[in-house]
Amino acid sequence: MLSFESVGVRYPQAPATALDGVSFTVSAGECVVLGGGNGAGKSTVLRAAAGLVQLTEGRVLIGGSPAGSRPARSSVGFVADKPPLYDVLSPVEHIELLSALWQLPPAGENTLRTYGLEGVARRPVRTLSLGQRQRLALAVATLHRPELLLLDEPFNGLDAATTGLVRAILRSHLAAGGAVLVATHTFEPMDGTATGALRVDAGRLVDAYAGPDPLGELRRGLAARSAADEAEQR
Ligand SMILES: Nc1ncnc2c1ncn2[C@@H]1O[C@H](COP(=O)(O)OP(=O)(O)OP(=O)(O)O)[C@@H](O)[C@H]1O
Repeated sequence: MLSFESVGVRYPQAPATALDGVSFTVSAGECVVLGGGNGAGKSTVLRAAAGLVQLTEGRVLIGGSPAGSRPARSSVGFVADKPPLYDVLSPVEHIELLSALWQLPPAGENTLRTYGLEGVARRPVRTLSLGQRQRLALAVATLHRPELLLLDEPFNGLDAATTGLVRAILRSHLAAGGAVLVATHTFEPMDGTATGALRVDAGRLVDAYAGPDPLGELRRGLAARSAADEAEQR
């Protein structure tokens, strides 16, 4: 479903490459967690998959189409770490506006129920809590029923109930044959759901874990990296 082939990204005016020679795949039914320190390149991987950054080398394919192309965009739902929502519009207005723009059948009531937004359906987004905004961002990103979900820190600032709701939504997406790629520093909510994990370090993919406990292996990989850093500083 998603394929990175020797992908390189260098942001304009940035001193170093953000991604260098990154290759991996995510197939239908897989949920892959991207881990790595601050600035390692996790968000850039997601932006490249969403077709939002220019590649300096390699290619990214979604279902065989280049990321960013029309067919690729229709297969992808992207929730950025700071989702771009309209402060003055309500959840209902977001859903109506985007459904009309993308010529989708009306899905208002169902969507609001699925994402637990009925109670705030007609309030302007500027009055919503972080967790309510996060749920709306996910609702909007999945309106067109994409096969691949790209989520950047989806559990930031969420309480236990909302974390559980997001996890349940991801699981039903996977059970329906969808795929998920999540960049996060918060692994607990993905325990038991992740089928694989990737460790990114200074723009390179340094480890891929696909065993029975991919997040345990990712945690150990990150801990070993931190220990090596500390030893070097001593
Ligand atoms: N728009 C940009 N312009 C220039 N450099 C950028 C831009 N966005 C990211 N970078 C740089 O690219 C590298 C990778 O950043 P990225 O945001 O992908 O890391 P990350 O792993 O998601 O980090 P974090 O965990 O802190 O969110 C960093 O060195 C960052 O400073």
